[in-house]
Amino acid sequence: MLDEGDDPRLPHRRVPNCPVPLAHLHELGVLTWKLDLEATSLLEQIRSERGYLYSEVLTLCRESTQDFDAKVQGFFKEHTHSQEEVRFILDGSGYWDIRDFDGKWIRFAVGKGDMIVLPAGMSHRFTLDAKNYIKASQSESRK
Ligand SMILES: CSCCC(=O)C(=O)O
Repeated sequence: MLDEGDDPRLPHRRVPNCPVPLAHLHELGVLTWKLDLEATSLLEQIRSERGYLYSEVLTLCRESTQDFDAKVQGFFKEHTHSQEEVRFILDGSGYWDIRDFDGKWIRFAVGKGDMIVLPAGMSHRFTLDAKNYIKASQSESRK
């Protein structure tokens, strides 16, 4: 993003664009899968292998989410979690921004069927894209 006032929901590609290979996200410690929403066996396998015992669905949608703007703004403030951030996108889309090794932001897009794990302590922020809607299952290792 160029200025503080810029709309975070726009793609914000660098000029010239600077595509990041998926392998680079993996080097930074992000885990990614593309899952078939109908075939849940791989999801179950990942959950059982990584010990994700609990999950709940988070929906961000102006019409149905309480305090929509506050939640969206909160997610876009750079933050960390003491546990992994485990998200499986059931519908909709959005962007995660994470810091590259040199501290510059890297933006990656997620959509239906994407599952991501950010390691505990990884600095990040999240924004919806121009479609303004996401539904994601978030998992944790607690019951
Ligand atoms: C759609 S998941 C929202 C982002 C999030 O959970 C977070 O950054 O902590």
